[in-house]
Amino acid sequence: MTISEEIKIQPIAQVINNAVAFGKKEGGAVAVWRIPGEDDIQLIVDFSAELKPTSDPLETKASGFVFAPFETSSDAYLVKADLHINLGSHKITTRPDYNVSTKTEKFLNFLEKEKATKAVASDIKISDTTGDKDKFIQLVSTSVKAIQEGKFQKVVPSRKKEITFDRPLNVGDNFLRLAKAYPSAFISLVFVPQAGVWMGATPELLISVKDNVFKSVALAGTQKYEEGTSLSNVAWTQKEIEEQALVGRYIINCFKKIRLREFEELGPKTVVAGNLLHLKTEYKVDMVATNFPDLGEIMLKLLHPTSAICGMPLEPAREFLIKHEHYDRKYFAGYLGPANFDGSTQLYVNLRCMHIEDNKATVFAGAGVTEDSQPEKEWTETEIKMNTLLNIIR
Ligand SMILES: C=C(O[C@@H]1C=C(C(=O)O)C=C[C@H]1O)C(=O)O
Repeated sequence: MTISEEIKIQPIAQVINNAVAFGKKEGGAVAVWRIPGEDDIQLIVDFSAELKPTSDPLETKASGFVFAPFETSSDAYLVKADLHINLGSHKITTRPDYNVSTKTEKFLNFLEKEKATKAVASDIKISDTTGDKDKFIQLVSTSVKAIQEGKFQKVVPSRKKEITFDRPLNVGDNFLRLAKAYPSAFISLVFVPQAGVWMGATPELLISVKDNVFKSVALAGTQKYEEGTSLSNVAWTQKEIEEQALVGRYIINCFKKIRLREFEELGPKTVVAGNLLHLKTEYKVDMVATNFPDLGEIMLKLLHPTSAICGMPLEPAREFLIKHEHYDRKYFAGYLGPANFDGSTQLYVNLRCMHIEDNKATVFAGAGVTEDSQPEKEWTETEIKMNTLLNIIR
């Protein structure tokens, strides 16, 4: 089945807007994404009347898009690829065991006919965060104190910020703006009825499984990136080096738990993530040679939430955040991405993201705190992380 001419001439932003509008109106779930370094944008729709939380192991999951929250006890969803549109090649495919329903037809008609708003916001208001700043600085100080008392080595407190627009945010247009601005990020837009609309541009891979090769990365340490800076001249402080090394150690500890000794380690090296620089180490495992056919699922369970977004050791850091952070992260710092899709699974940590509710959006950011953290600097770090989205959306 190939896409009809009518849809072909629709601007991509319009197709994305209409798909989300359809999901909201008819009760379907939608996921749109762009893999780092690729040009094509993928869009899938799950026509289930009621999307149920998923707990199936990764390997047995139907082809689709995973959307999981930070809290492992909260509901994760799989948006099944009942219908898939490659917005680059305009090719439509349906799930092999899927009976093309009247809903599919209705959806395709909707894409052609409905006209969602094309305008973008001209007036964006950022809520006053003066009080938030004091609270976050206090939270970082409490974190440093807990580290000094030996409760844990690292913790990643976070905060949120609300912004309002003078009209409902044009998600399709803004998705494309993000994809263009950040070619090396994983760009996503998800609508799940139980979770709402989320959009983001994350630099952090959690796990990938492709051609029997498992990959994960340790990404941490943050500084502002000035366009044109040569990466070989970038210097990192002891605090940032240690902070990122802890994330690497956390991953290696997970390998140790399952007695996996054969892995490749590449890095750390400095990488650009939009307006920021991070330190990154890559880990690679041959799943055939090591005889770990289910490594994706095993590592996903062990890794999430990693010490890049929660802390180390995990449990005391998690308890600390539950007690002191005072808000629900929901899907921020959860994970998301295509699973068993086109021969691979690629799940990313949901960072540099926002929850969109018509004229309002909530952006989130955290900062890795160690014994050497300076609260004011960590505050600034969360501000520039939020700017990854705020600099682009309109
Ligand atoms: C927590 C975030 O980012 C994570 C924390 C980092 C840090 O503390 O330096 C860097 C990259 C991410 O692993 C975020 O973007 O909100």
